[in-house]
Amino acid sequence: MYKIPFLDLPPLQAAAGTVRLPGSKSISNRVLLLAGLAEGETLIQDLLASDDTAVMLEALRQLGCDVRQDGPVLRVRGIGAQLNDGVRAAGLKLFLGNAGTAMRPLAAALALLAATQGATFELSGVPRMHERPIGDLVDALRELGCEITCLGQEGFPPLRLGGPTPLTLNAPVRVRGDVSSQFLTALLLALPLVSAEDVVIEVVGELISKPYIHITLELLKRFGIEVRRDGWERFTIPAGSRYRSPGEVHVEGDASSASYFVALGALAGIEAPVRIEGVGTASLQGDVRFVEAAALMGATVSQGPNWVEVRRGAWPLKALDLDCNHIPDAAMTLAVMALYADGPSTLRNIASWRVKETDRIAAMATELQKLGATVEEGPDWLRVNPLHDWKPASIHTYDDHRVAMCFSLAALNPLVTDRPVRVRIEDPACVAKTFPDYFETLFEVVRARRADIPVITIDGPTASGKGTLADEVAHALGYIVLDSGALYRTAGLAAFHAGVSLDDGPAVAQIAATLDLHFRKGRAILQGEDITDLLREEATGLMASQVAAHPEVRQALHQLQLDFRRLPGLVADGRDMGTAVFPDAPLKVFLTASAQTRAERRYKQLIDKGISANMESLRSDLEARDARDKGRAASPLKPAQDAQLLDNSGQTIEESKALVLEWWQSRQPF
Ligand SMILES: Nc1ncnc2c1ncn2[C@@H]1O[C@H](COP(=O)(O)OP(=O)(O)O)[C@@H](O)[C@H]1O
Ligand SMILES: Nc1ccn([C@H]2C[C@H](O)[C@@H](COP(=O)(O)OP(=O)(O)O)O2)c(=O)n1
Repeated sequence: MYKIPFLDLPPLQAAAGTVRLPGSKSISNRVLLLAGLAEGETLIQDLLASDDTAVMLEALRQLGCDVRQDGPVLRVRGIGAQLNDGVRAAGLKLFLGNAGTAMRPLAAALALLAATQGATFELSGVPRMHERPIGDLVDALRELGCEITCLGQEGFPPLRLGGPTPLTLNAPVRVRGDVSSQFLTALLLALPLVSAEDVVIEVVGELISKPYIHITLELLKRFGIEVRRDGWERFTIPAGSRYRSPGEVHVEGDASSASYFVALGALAGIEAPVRIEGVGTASLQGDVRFVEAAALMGATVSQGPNWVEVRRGAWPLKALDLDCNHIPDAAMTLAVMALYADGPSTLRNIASWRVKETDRIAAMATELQKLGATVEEGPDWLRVNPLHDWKPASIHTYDDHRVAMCFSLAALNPLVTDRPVRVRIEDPACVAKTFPDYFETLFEVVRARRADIPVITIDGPTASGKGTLADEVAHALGYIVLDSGALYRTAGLAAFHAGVSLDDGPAVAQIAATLDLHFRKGRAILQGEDITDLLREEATGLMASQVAAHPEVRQALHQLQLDFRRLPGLVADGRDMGTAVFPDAPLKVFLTASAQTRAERRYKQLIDKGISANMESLRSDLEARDARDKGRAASPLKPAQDAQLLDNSGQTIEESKALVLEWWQSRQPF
């Protein structure tokens, strides 16, 4: 996740590849509970990993379910609706954090199990959970005969569920549906436990969030329970219903999150489609119907049960006039797609946008206008005109994940303009609400022209602080880091280990060209061996300086370094980043500090790492290395003509970082 104040997106040219969506939370916890109550083993694919699902899993384990992670699959062997002797005798205390999707259905299921099989359960959560009402569900369960005590305030968790106690199942169970649909979901999921006769649920008040009840009913069906539904007021669980594991269940991806990648395919899936795994024709979520809207705009869509492939069809996109009431969340994506259409597009019946994370109609209108678009808005509609004359814009995201995600599509502007612009997304970490790795996922499937991917180079002599500064600046901007010295160090080390003379340029170059080097979690792995610490030794630095003098070695490492220029940008440190490897970098820094300062820094660095060091020899080694790096014929150490010189002898790391970021910002159009 990019936990930074802003993320700059370079102009993007195309998209292709496969995206796996994070799983839907509500489906994940429903499936877990059903698998936990069912007979037999359920293999669950693509379960969402989140706090709420962890809580449910722990509860199932305590209930006696056998839960095992088997590679990407979670195996749950359910209790077959039977409490084991241990649980019946000792009862259970379950802590459910702040997971409403665990508290409500577990309260219902365990209340019924306690009543029929005799056990005591206590369900509690974090303080906030104890402020979230559950009274409507408790009332419905008490009406049935369940013994429930609210241990704190009446109508709120923590709850004690007791039994055995007789249940009255021949009269309809009445539950309110106008506050939360979760109470109805809880009863629907739990009542098959006691359905010796038909069990009827009647909803009091107008049921809200019907699509969520649809999800519940569909999942029940997959577990063998066919609920009869009369409108949205009356539900009957047929006599003899039993949870039966369907064997394998795929948890769908989040359908609203899919919309950004559907749009990406429609806009930029030019040579190959964008494939989205995790949603498809078998999806339960209402927002999957976004693909129909994308198709109306011209997208070419093909689908399977849990995948969608989208590529560009009509181009420009076809303007759209659509009632979006059925896809309120995903429809925000259409507002940005409309910039690429052949006429004005109107999104109607979107009044609910005004009361979401932010007033989304106002937010979309304001931010689209920043890009130069002409936009009109009404109380429940938005009209967006296509855009040809794009302006670079810094998009405010209003702590709204969807604003952040849909405006990333504005970076595809080179598809419709000869004068592409960059787009800045403010507070990109707001995507954590539903899709923490959204931007990382996006960068895997989009392409930019290499020249459009920004590079900041930081060159300078040893121990001037290049590596430190490069890491800091890259971290602030969300960019990738290239420590080019590490490549020369590795080449020197590999040659040394192979017994090759470091003076033999062609022989070292051959080794450099075929380095089996990987960087994993901040560690450098050469031929399977972790060489991270070895790389930083002064002796290795001297070897690097020696092999770096050979033009053949430099040539051998050239392409490897260019390959680090990836989205969203690069900070490269070394000796010739600005002069030879990335001569087109928009910002080049030449970092120096006095020899004495540098020797002192290196000394401290080594001592801190527990490596013994001698100031005098450090300083003379450092001067020798400077002389060789400056004096060699091939890419000698020198500032690029257009480099910003920075002597940081008297500066803190923070000060140098702030200055470089200021130089960078002064080159931005925002
Ligand atoms: N103003 C400064 N800028 C960068 N590094 C500094 C500064 N002051 C002290 N240092 C320290 O200098 C040491 C050498 O920095 P390093 O980044 O390894 O240098 P280089 O990559 O140029 O060899 C590090 O321990 C770093 O914390
Ligand atoms: N782009 C580069 C990077 C490093 N080198 C050579 C010259 C340096 O003395 C060695 C080691 O570089 P490195 O940046 O790791 O060394 P310091 O951390 O500055 O001591 O590699 C180079 O020639 N060109």
